[in-house]
Amino acid sequence: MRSYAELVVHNIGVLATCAGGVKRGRDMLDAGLVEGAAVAVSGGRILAAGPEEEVKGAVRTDGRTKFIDAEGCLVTPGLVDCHTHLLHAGSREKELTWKLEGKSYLEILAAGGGILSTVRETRRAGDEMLLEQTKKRLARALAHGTTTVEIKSGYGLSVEEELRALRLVRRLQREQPVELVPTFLGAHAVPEEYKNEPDRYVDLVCDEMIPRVAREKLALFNDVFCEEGVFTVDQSRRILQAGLAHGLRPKIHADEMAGSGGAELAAEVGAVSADHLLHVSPRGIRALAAAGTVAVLLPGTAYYLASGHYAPARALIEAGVPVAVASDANPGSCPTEALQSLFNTACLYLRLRPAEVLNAMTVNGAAALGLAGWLGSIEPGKQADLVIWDAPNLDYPAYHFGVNLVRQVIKAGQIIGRGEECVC
Ligand SMILES: N=CN[C@@H](CCC(=O)O)C(=O)O
Ligand SMILES: [Zn+2]
Repeated sequence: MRSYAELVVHNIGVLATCAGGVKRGRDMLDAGLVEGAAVAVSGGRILAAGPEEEVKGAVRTDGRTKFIDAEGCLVTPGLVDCHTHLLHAGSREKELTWKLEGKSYLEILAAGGGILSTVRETRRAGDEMLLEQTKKRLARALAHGTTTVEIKSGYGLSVEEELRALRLVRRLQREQPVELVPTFLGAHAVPEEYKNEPDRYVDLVCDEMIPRVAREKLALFNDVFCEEGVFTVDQSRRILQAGLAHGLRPKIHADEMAGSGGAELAAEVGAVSADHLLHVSPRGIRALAAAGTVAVLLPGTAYYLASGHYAPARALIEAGVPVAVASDANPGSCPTEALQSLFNTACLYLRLRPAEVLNAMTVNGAAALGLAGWLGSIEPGKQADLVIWDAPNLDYPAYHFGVNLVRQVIKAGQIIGRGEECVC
């Protein structure tokens, strides 16, 4: 018997399914495009997707079935933003002027600003204020087509504050519709109280924070900012191995400001992703390919750092590394929640084709979270996360930049509403 569809999206001009699993090499150019398509949904999952007549013939509908007319527009999977720092208090607009005066990101951090100023503000903020500010950011992300968001801790930098951040992420999951994936980033910076003894802070992360995060099941991943002047490769290795010993999968901020061997370390510890990679070495690229680690590229950060340097996306793809693109939404080096707004940046500066960007922002983003079997593509059995775009084809969101092109978002089969209405 044919399955009953609770929701059918029909009259789709172009459906980009991104089907077929994690994308590497030339497969990144295949966004699974179907013209004249429909998608049927039941119980929050995709029942059928493909040419409209086939979908209609494959499912049963009745008077209770909701129909959405896509009016010939583009439909894609919901965007998966696999690298963000959305839980924090306050903002750092003052740093923009400092940057224009010639101070670098790492100089601002070394002077107690940057991440450390957000740490001071986040520690001072009450739970309700943090929740309210983060919900607003998540609502913006959703309005721009992002249906799944990884959120890192890392603005607490003490045992209690890091646990508080991750507990708040858990609460946020219950209180708003965007799906959240929590990552522990106790090693985001050395806090001021440990600035003269960074190794003691690494001990605290390894011996106290990680065991408690794991015991309370507060995070799936363990991340570290491996960078000259922040955490060394040796310190990062210790932290990632301590996480592994407690069941937390490694992620790493690697080779962002300078090449430091972060990608090689990612491969050595079997990291699920290595992120940033502006200065990854050829050896690092080969190591990532061999390890099957996803390269998460953050073109918004490269743009905002304004050094003119971008990650070598083409070399990574040619080497067979699965490439994802995320926002890195954070108050310092990339203050935007709209992954959609980086579609154009990823094309122009990472030199990716629109199909490559879409795969990088959906199924490969899901792979960077270990969720590619469940999210990031429109295939029977997968969660029904869809975006209907005010766009006639897949080239369009790559081309028309700086405005929100989302008409409607569907998360786990639920209709969220028109993008414009959700923007706070
Ligand atoms: N690089 C380190 N962490 C963030 C920036 C966080 C901040 O500046 O507050 C990043 O991924 O770019
Ligand atoms: Zn980051």
